[in-house]
Amino acid sequence: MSSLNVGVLGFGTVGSGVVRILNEHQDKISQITGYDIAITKVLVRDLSKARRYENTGITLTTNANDVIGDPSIAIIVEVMGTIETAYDYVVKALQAGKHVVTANKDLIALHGDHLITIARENNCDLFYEASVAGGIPILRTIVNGLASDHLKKVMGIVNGTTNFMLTKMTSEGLTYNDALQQAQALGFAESDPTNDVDGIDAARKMVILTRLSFGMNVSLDDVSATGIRNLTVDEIKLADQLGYTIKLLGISEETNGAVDVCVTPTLLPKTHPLAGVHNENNAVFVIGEAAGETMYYGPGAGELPTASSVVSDIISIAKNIKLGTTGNVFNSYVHETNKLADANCYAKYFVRLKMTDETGTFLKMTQRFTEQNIGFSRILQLPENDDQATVVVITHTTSRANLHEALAALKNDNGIVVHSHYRVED
Ligand SMILES: NC(=O)C1=CN([C@@H]2O[C@H](COP(=O)(O)OP(=O)(O)OC[C@H]3O[C@@H](n4cnc5c(N)ncnc54)[C@H](OP(=O)(O)O)[C@@H]3O)[C@@H](O)[C@H]2O)C=CC1
Ligand SMILES: N[C@@H](CC=O)C(=O)O
Ligand code: NA
Repeated sequence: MSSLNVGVLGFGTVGSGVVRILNEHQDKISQITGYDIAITKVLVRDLSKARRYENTGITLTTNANDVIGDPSIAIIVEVMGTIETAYDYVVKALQAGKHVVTANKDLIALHGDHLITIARENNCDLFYEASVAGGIPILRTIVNGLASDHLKKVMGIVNGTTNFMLTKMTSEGLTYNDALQQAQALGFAESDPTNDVDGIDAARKMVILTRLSFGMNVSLDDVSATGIRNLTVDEIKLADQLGYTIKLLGISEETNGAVDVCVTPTLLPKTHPLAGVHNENNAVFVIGEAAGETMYYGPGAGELPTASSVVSDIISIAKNIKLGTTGNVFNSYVHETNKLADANCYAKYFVRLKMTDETGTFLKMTQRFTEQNIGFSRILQLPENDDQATVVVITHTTSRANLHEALAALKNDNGIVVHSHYRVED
């Protein structure tokens, strides 16, 4: 059997998993691809670090050219992270005619469009299944399994750190800070967890999901992202009283040929399939005109789950090499990119207000919503002390523009403070 050499950039969590899976599942992978696939070189930063899988005939190097410039290597796997350095290496690899697999959502969300062009120009494959929801084969499901459908909406729990934190805050009443510390100790959070808690990691994954689901080339600036930094255990309890669970969702929705993408804490009925996704798990809920509702659930990170997606990408490339059909990327469906205006973006909302407990304040609040044609489906008033009350409203469906108008007016009203507002899904 002929061999196919792979060079890997990075030997951390994911890189180690790739080495392990290729070794342990070698027989099956050879049967499927017709190649003996071997990792020959791995790029690291520090040669003196102890590595877990050392006796595998791999040469370690700190010089990227040793890997990218090696003519015997056909496939480069980028699992080192970073944006600019990874971009530089991936461009060089594609220009050298090497196929590329990456797990780097930051790279693909920010530079995917350009990398795809370079891949096509060089007749190279470029795959990145692990970049969204690590171990869940969601990208191939969308581009292959659901290829015949007209997708309408994609909602995902695509950040394990924040889902873990919300689970702990909900089920154990842990504070935000304690929950974050636990997520960091368990290794789910990025080294700087800002991108996790502020919804930026999820926004990057939603950019990738949106491009593949709707063929629209949205960028990070097109995603309105609110994370969980200001979410309190009080709000989780208020939502619970109303029959909802709060999850950080990425929501991408197509309406009349235009798309809206957001990341926001979202109230879900406790019976919703996404409400049952706990701890660091991820899930993506897809609504298509033909297939209806489908959901894909599993680990969003971790050595072996993430590496299994990377190795599946390697297998796809090996099959394409065998068939002489390389030059493939996930993004074969392209539609004109249109962004839905806030006036046409409809949803229900949870609004939490603090108000002076005085005759007339409640009336003023209801007037502000009425002026924007917003109706209420639920209202909860809880006295805080003699003069202050917390009021929670669940609105009927309204446009984002009308909601923002109502909230802006309420902010200017004496005796009313808008504490927070989150989306509500049925
Ligand atoms: N961990 C996970 O569960 C998931 C990770 N990903 C993505 O996979 C990628 C890798 O993540 P992960 O394995 O966790 O990262 P790690 O930090 O565990 O590993 C990174 C590896 O890359 C090497 N490296 C980093 N920068 C450089 C550089 N400039 N030059 C040479 N080598 C470098 C490091 O070398 P050294 O060992 O010498 O320090 C290390 O081996 C990231 O893009 C991440 O977002 C995606 C989904 C899930
Ligand atoms: N920090 C990320 C890791 C995977 O992408 C997360 O928490 O989901
Ligand atoms: Na995936």
